[in-house]
Amino acid sequence: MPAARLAADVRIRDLTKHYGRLAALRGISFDVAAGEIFGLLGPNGAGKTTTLECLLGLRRADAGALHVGGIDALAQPEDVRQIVGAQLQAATLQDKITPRQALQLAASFYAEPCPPDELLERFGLHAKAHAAFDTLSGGQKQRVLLALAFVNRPRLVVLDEPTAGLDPQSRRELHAVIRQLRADGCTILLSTHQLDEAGQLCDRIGILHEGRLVADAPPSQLIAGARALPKVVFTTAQPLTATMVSGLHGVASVAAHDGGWCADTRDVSGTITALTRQLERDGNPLIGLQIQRPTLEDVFLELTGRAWMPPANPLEGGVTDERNTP
Ligand SMILES: Nc1ncnc2c1ncn2[C@@H]1O[C@H](COP(=O)(O)OP(=O)(O)OP(=O)(O)O)[C@@H](O)[C@H]1O
Repeated sequence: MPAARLAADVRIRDLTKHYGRLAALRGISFDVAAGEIFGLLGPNGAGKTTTLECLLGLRRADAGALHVGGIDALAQPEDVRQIVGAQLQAATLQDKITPRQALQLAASFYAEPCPPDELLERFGLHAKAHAAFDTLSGGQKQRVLLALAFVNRPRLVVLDEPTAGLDPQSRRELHAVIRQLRADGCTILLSTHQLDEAGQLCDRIGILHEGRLVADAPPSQLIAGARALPKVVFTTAQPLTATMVSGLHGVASVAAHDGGWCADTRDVSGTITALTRQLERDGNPLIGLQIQRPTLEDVFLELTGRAWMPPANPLEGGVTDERNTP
């Protein structure tokens, strides 16, 4: 691979977008640092795809500012396209085209493309270089689409739900590829519905909710800021009463759980110490013990006040599709 171009940063300010009367983006602002994997997270209809498509110049924003590597993406979309690669939702290729043919075709559009052989190697597709697209597995198809996003040696890659529909093994493989791309000096901006994926893969997460950015921080910081308490989940040889469990040091609330108890606690080690002492005194052996820390799911529920929801009727308000031609 020739020397990578410098990773590009992204700066988004007060981005607003309506579809008719529907406000899809209500003034969102965030930065993606050069060389970072940034994940946009949110339920259906939150505005993830709209954000990415505005950035790529596929949709016209109503207001706001967008810069990629210092280039004004609203004023100079053509210049931004030169340094950005993208894999959009539900992208696909002709059934009979092979990975090599698809990469050669894409390369013909650029002055200094990445050679197809290098991309086949990098994305683990050499063995399938001459196979028809419709004979590839889901994970292999995703890798071809990802490879296509790298033909123009991008400084930023935009991926809309890159692992949607993949099995866990293919998802893990794709995560490894994306991490390698970051190591090679590329900025990655992706959207996902998967909380676990966002937590494992992303350096920073932005949570979108009804067109607003309600959080923007590294996953560990989001989790550390969760209001939800850690849980001590345990089972014992002889049953315990709710009153006894509630009385343990640090316990804020209890619930029956799988033949045992789940205790929300303000002091995990204090609760466990008190529990084990009590059980020793009673001659009641502990059978199972688990500590559950707050998760991104807790954070999401706290920030949005609701669980993942399907999108509201997108056509409410007589909206129209005004997508620009790419
Ligand atoms: N072309 C369009 N015409 C009208 N409304 C649209 C159009 N595209 C998106 N919307 C609406 O704008 C809102 C934001 O949609 P968007 O696709 O950006 O959300 P998303 O977070 O990517 O959702 P998903 O996770 O389901 O892909 C939704 O209410 C959606 O129904």
